[in-house]
Amino acid sequence: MAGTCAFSEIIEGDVYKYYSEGEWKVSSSGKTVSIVNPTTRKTQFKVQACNQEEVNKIVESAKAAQKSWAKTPLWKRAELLHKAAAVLKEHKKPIAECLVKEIAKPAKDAVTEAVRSGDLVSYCAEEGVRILGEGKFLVSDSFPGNERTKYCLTSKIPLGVVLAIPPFNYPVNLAVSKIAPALIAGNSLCSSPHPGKDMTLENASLGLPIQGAVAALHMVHCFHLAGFPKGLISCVTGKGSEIGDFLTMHPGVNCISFTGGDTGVAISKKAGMIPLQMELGGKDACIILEDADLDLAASNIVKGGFSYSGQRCTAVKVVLVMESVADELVKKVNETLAKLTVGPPEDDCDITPVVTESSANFIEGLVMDAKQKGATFCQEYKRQGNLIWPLLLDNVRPDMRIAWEEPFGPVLPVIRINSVEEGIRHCNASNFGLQGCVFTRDINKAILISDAMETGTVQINSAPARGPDHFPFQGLKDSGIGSQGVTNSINMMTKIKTTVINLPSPSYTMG
Ligand SMILES: NC(=O)c1ccc[n+]([C@@H]2O[C@H](COP(=O)([O-])OP(=O)(O)OC[C@H]3O[C@@H](n4cnc5c(N)ncnc54)[C@H](O)[C@@H]3O)[C@@H](O)[C@H]2O)c1
Repeated sequence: MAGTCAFSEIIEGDVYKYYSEGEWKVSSSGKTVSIVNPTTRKTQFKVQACNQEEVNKIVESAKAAQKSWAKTPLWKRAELLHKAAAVLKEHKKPIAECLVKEIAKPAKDAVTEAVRSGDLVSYCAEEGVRILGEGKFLVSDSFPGNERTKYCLTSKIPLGVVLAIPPFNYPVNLAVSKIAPALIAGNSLCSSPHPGKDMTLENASLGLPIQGAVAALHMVHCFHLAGFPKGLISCVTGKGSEIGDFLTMHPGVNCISFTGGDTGVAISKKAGMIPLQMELGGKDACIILEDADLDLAASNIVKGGFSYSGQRCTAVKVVLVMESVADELVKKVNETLAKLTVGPPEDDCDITPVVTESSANFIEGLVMDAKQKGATFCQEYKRQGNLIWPLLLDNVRPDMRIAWEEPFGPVLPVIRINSVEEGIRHCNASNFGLQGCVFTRDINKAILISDAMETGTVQINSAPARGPDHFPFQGLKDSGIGSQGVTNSINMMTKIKTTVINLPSPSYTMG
């Protein structure tokens, strides 16, 4: 159970502690932040409301710990990460239980997130050993006017303290996708979830959303149990108004890796001259051509649009279907939608309550706007508390908000198009550019469409997806800065250092 056995030291009374200098602590603020269960809409957990002094302490200790961590042999860093991965997988149940209670993730998916996170940490350790163990050797005579008098050696060095801020929807997986690359590359980590509103924070490269923070605290404890040095990883929780900007603008932070919504745009504007990795929102389009396998398209639209109740950055968020096949596609999607189960996450239902009441209200606003402007409701709109029944909206037009905005809920608009160009125009007019997908049996057309879509990734004949976690993952426009995926994240969390050996006279091999 959450907070018991191996995790008993992370809680005092009914309040979870924060993690600093290798210890679980109670904040001197004497204040707490409540986490509301999306299903019951009652307080489920409480976490510490840390203050700025505690953030300073964490950054200070992260700085000190990083210095010796950077001198720890790469194989030893990898060994510790493998250990953390094993502990994480061993404790998948209590972590999953938090995900069910905090973010209403269906029980089976919650376990999958914990296991996938362990796998990601191990993969990262292996990839780090491969790519950080190599550098480059350059010679000067390849550049005009130079003799072979200079040998240049390059290697990758850590950045320092990485601040990691994951979103609520994958608070464990999207935290370790920042923590593990940072650690293997020799950085320390600060993590902070939800500092704009309420937040939890981890040090040495991690930040936690308040919703999902307790799952993340459990995950951090797995790193503690694995035996990482004191101060290298920390995790603070608190109110955004108190420590949000303070943390993201902290002079001791050398890199920010953030996943979330528009908050990321604001953070980017305020952050100093440090590397940023931003994985932000999306409005992933699914373009369906006349020759598409409509059964395949329909099942992917339902899986892509409604898994975890549509609360995924890479969810299908708008369907752009050729008019000639639209009726048939809509019928097939509706048939599949009718099979989804709706209810509590504990029962492993497909559709579970969305994360907060304000999120449910926002989704409802988009639905009502579409209704007022004449969209066709394929199902009756139904809501109980935070639980919204799956809804397909047909005949959506560009003047409706839902054609452009990200509902982050189980509501999907269908726009009928008369040409592929019209679909691409709609897709490219979005301020987002995360992923997109196209369904066709003609690979030549698929490639042309993929090239034309202004998104970080295009999936051919499958719904958008972030994984497998070693694939590059990036957004264009307001969807992000930089690229994730294990290899890209490790590289992003390092910089290049060169040493040049200057010879008194040119030296040519075998010369
Ligand atoms: N592109 C991706 O990889 C990806 C993945 C998952 C989710 N998302 C996006 O995330 C959004 C949903 O997640 P969310 O509601 O948690 O997003 P959010 O932007 O509200 O919050 C993200 C994180 O930022 C923190 N935060 C909020 N204000 C902050 C501030 N002032 N300073 C520092 N941190 C602050 C939050 O605590 C949370 O940990 C959606 O837009 C979704 O598309 C993107």
